[in-house]
Amino acid sequence: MVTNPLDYVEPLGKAGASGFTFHVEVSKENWQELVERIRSKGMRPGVALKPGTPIEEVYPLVEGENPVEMVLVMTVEPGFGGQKFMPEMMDKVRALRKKYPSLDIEVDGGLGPSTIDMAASAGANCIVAGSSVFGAPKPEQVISLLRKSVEEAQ
Ligand SMILES: O=C(CO)[C@H](O)[C@H](O)COP(=O)(O)O
Repeated sequence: MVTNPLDYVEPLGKAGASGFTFHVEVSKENWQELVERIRSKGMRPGVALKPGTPIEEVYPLVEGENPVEMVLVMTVEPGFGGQKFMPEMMDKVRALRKKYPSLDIEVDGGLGPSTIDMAASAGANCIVAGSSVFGAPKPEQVISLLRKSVEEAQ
């Protein structure tokens, strides 16, 4: 999470990023400008929200004239890997999936073989996984398992 996402649009675009996700908590005043700038650099805009932020705060960004294309529901407090998945965040995922059937919904934090089914069945279709993949003896097996769970839940 950064507090000044606008400053990173140009450098990330230049570096070849295909997507740019900013936090709603720091973008209440300028999200329209951010989304425009992100698109103008050829990137896909997304919005993230912290565990304590109500899901309703992202609705205007999904329903706006120039909307974000992905919502990232943080399932840990942003900051570092290896934290415990917060299952109560699945209410947010379910609410989003019900309201926006074709939206990309990402989850980040504590995702792995023991938590993926909760996230996938709630409606998440983009998964960020750190420790469970990089700490596995065979990372490719964990990736396949995560992918299978999401595909089967679609
Ligand atoms: O930066 C992060 C959170 O801010 C990590 O990307 C995230 O937590 C994924 O790591 P892990 O799968 O180990 O939870």
